[in-house]
Amino acid sequence: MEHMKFISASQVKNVLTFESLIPQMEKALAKFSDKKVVQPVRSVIPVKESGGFFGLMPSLCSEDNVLATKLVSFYPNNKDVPTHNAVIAMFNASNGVPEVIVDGEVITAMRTAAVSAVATKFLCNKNPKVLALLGSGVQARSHYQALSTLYTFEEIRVWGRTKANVDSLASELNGTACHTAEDAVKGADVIVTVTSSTVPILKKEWVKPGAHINAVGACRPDWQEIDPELMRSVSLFVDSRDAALTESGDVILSKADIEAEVGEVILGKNGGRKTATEVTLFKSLGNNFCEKSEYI
Ligand SMILES: NC(=O)C1=CN([C@@H]2O[C@H](COP(=O)(O)OP(=O)(O)OC[C@H]3O[C@@H](n4cnc5c(N)ncnc54)[C@H](O)[C@@H]3O)[C@@H](O)[C@H]2O)C=CC1
Ligand SMILES: O=C([O-])C1=[NH+]CCC1
Repeated sequence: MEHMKFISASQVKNVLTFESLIPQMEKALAKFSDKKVVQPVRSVIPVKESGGFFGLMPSLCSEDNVLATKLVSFYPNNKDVPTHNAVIAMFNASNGVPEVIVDGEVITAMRTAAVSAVATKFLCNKNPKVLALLGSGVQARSHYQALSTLYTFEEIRVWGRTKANVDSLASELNGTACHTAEDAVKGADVIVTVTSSTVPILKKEWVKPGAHINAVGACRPDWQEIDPELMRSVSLFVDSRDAALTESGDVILSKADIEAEVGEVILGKNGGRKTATEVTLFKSLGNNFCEKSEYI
């Protein structure tokens, strides 16, 4: 333990790119659905006093000699510090010796968006032109960056709760600041929900046939971002079935049927989108599996 390495957020930022991370996440999602990764559903402790949550996310991938856990806090009410903070502790899986602690803030921002990019690549209709971001925080930015690695959008629309943040993100992305979620979503090919809302913000009647949705917020069993009627009408894909059925209010409360894990689509065990007009929805809860080479 004398020589434990620490990798800071700025070091992660300097080396991690969406060009490298998106293919890594594609491999990781496939390995997870191929049962090559042990990753129990995360344990979460609510911190009632501050409206925050603390999550423990362990995983083991023996074939990559990776034994790691992410410790993540999410405090949606934070104002002057980030709402999501994390560290990742990595151990040598052969002998159990801890090797490195990595700051998890940048990884969480980028990994989540890279996973959505993989889901979009496998589920979306070809050549999406209009991107709608519902939410204007960290994940809205990183989803724009990840998805722009794969696609050239003609129009970017942003909606969120706080007008100043929406205006500043829209101008940063050369996009349109929308007054309502409906304005942002109508006619959009790809919709990303990245809010801390606990009640539905996206309605079925606003979504065009053939759209693809990445539903990224609402990671508690009693939280929702998506209208239950919409949930029941889409072809529903998840990162982890177990996580979706334990943690996702959107899945649990709507009783929507899960079609497959995205990893099963990548592995060819599920065909993904069946028609050009169906709406596909990827429900993301988060994962913590990686290849060691990314970080050491
Ligand atoms: N699935 C996954 O792997 C991950 C999911 N998340 C989730 O993604 C969501 C966004 O995360 P960040 O961008 O990091 O958080 P953030 O705090 O940077 O941004 C949250 C955004 O949600 C908006 N918001 C809050 N309450 C709202 C409401 N009632 N209606 C509409 N908008 C509302 C805020 O104004 C802000 O734009 C959170 O729910 C977070 O827990 C975050 C990391 C990983
Ligand atoms: O995977 C993750 O780090 C998180 N998912 C929801 C909140 C944080």
